[in-house]
Amino acid sequence: MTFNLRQVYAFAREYHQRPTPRRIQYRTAGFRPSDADNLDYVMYRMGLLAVLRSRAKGGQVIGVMITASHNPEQDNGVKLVDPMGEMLEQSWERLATDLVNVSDADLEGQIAKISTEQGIDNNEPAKVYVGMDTRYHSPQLAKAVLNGIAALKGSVRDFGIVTTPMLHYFVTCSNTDLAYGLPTEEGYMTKLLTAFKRIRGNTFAKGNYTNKVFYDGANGVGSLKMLGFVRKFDGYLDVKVFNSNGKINFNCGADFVKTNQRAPHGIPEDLEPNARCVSVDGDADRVVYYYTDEDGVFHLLDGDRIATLIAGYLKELVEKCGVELEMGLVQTAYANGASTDYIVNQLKVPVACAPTGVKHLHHKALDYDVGVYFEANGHGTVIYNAEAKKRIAAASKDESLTQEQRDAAKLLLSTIDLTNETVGDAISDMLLVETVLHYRGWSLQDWFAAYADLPNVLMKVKVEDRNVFTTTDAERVCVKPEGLQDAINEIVAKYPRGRSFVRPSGTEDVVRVYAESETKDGTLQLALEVANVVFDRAGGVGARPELAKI
Ligand SMILES: CC(=O)N[C@H]1[C@@H](OP(=O)(O)O)O[C@H](CO)[C@@H](O)[C@@H]1O
Ligand SMILES: [Mg+2]
Repeated sequence: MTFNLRQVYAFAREYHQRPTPRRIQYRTAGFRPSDADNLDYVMYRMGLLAVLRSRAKGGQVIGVMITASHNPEQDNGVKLVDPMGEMLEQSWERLATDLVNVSDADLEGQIAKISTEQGIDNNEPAKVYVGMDTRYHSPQLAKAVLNGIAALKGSVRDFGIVTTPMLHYFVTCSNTDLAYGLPTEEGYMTKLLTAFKRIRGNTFAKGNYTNKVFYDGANGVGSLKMLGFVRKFDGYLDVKVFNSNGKINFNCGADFVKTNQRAPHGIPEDLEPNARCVSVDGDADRVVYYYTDEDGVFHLLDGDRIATLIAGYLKELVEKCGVELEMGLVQTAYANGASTDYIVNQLKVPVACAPTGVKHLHHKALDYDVGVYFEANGHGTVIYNAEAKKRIAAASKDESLTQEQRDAAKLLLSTIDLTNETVGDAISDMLLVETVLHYRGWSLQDWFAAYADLPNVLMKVKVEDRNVFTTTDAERVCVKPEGLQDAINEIVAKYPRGRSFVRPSGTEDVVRVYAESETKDGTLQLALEVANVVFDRAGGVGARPELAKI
């Protein structure tokens, strides 16, 4: 019997019409056009695609997350989550793009085509989990996703408002026979809180570490969920949540703090100098730390710092428990050069560089038994392979080892439990950072003293067509437009410890220019020179890049 696809077009025509044709593309962050208007048909079609994907994966659960992450309030977007909590497989990104760009009348044909090509039987069961962030248009868009799922007769579980990493976690739990935890909000919180409290024991403060944290929730789902955690911390952690009910990401959140290298608006008035502050982004998959010292100087501890902190801790525990494991740290080209030097020379952990976008980092991190990966903007996590987990678990019970070795193995096991391995998770990462700081008895100042960042600048240049840019070597070398890299090299050579690269953004219609060097002024100058060379040679649009605009 052939599945009847008529419902697909009927719903599309009736409720989810594609308005004026415009081509949009599924990229690193899924579909994220510049605003939420006219996204309805995209959502409907992603509901359809999620069902097809679930069937292609033998009926495993697929996730659909409605969010525009750190972008402004008027934006929205959608991305699919694969069975093990990974981002949608690359070859399906193209299928997503094709499906969203056909006319309403061609929709059924396209579904039939994908089904045939992928060997999908549309009579088979399919399961989709749906989540959304707190944007005011998300509920409406979620309805369109649900209709898409219904049109292809998939079953659905709607989680309502959740963080992106929570949805990844739910999907993974369901597809691993609950071995990873329970796919409920309660299950998620219990898993993290139990591990966190177990590790911390009875000492809330230790050395220079105090348990007070100021938490900027970016006026998004991250604040909502943290308020839930706050009620269950039982004094282990004293978290003061701010930016919990204003405009999402507006003058606050991890992206604002990282990009502007300054504290967010909305900081509570009773904030003391040097107090430990943390910001997450609009869907709570990124986190950065910072403090302002007694001279009013702002200090940022970003994803590079978090990676070094966690990697140093894990390396110590792995050595202590005596299990031989290969550990590695994955960064992108945006990682500060000083952090890379520190990891290689001080921590003595191997470093790999991957292209921007967590899926690339995640993939690279799979090469190690214990792979730590973070983007400089604060998006990352740690993954452990099955063999590593087995051996650590065995060590924790091995009577032939010393008590100290067994204890280190136990601590490592709890640390694994505290980690959301499926994807970068601001809340889990924050609890990990708190754990390591507590373990070391460190204040943020102690952590900050580990190494000194090189001054760095990130600029955007608008060009006629960013697709003319191609890069290689994990985006560190620009291949096209031809000759551009040579020009960049010449500029960089003039600046001590200089480094700069350019690449087309995957989420915005711009080319990004990164620069770092020994001095702040030099770095500004370097960034400006490179931005201008991009502007001149690659069809810059609008005003020329200027120092005042950096
Ligand atoms: C320099 C930078 O921060 N780039 C971000 C940004 O990608 P672009 O491709 O640079 O636009 O958004 C991605 C998705 O959130 C994130 O993974 C990445 O780190
Ligand atoms: Mg995000």
